[in-house]
Amino acid sequence: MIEFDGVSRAFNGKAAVKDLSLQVAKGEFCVLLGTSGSGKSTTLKMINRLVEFDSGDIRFAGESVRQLDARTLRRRMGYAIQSIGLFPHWTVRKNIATVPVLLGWSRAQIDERIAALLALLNLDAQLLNRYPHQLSGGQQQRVGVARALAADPEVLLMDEPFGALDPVTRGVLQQEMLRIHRLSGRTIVLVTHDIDEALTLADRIVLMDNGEIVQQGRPAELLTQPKNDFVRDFFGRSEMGVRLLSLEQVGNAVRRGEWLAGEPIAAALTLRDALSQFIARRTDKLPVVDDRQQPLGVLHFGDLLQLREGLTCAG
Ligand SMILES: Nc1ncnc2c1ncn2[C@@H]1O[C@H](COP(=O)(O)OP(=O)(O)OP(=O)(O)O)[C@@H](O)[C@H]1O
Repeated sequence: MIEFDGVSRAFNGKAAVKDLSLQVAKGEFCVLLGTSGSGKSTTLKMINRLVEFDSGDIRFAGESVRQLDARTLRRRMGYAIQSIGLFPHWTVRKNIATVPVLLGWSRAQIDERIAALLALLNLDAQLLNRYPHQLSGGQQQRVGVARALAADPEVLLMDEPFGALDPVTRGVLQQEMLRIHRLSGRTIVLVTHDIDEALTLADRIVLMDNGEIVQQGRPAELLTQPKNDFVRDFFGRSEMGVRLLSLEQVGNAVRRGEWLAGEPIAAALTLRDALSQFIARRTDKLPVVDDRQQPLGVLHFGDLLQLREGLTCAG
């Protein structure tokens, strides 16, 4: 869907991105991860030509982005950023409708789309006539994502979209992005420097340093088969076990057919969340329910340890 072929970009003679080659498949959730200044944002912005590249080529659906009109290109790609970039003097409705209006959609089409986006992002219809400053940070970010998704773009580009949020809201929005990705199968490229966010969201992580890709692969691959010390250090040796747990859902480790009294946990939680529950409740067994709140089985603390070893070995 998106192909970088030996792409470089320098600012004032200093390379920001060096000879970068990368392929993002259709429907993939690709996360660009790296330290500050490693070139992630520049890489992202070159896709929709907010930043032009000096050499190499970037192809979108087989066509060089340089051959495409920049405005047309941007309308085909949703873009959401940390500072949200909502127009302050426009209502939420008008902000979300920006691209559909530019594309000449009818009022009825726009209203229908807005209703669908409100449902998708858990936003209250009462917010539509408010202005951005009358929303909480989390609501603003949701509106930012709704606006990026409004015209049903082929690709969604996101630059630290949840950066400014508290951990709880951030976690909720991450889960919503996963749901949107599952439902829509849309291609997403997201920039973050947050390792846990990358592990939670990515089909594939592209780890960057100093304008170059150091390693790319599935989250478990980077954790269990780090290519060099940089990758190992980046993911942090000491927290590796816990990070591995964050890749697996409770539902995959539950012993079905067993049941237990007590407050159940959801099968969709990660094993890392379950670990917190084991510790908080000082127990070694937790009842688990499915997404319809029906009993699914029991999660055993000991199974977590075995699974962790399994994941490490499998890598
Ligand atoms: N418009 C610009 N003018 C000059 N230098 C720039 C510009 N944009 C980026 N750079 C430089 O290019 C390098 C890569 O920046 P980039 O923003 O792509 O990194 P990043 O990995 O996204 O970092 P961060 O996580 O801090 O946003 C940095 O050294 C940065 O200072």
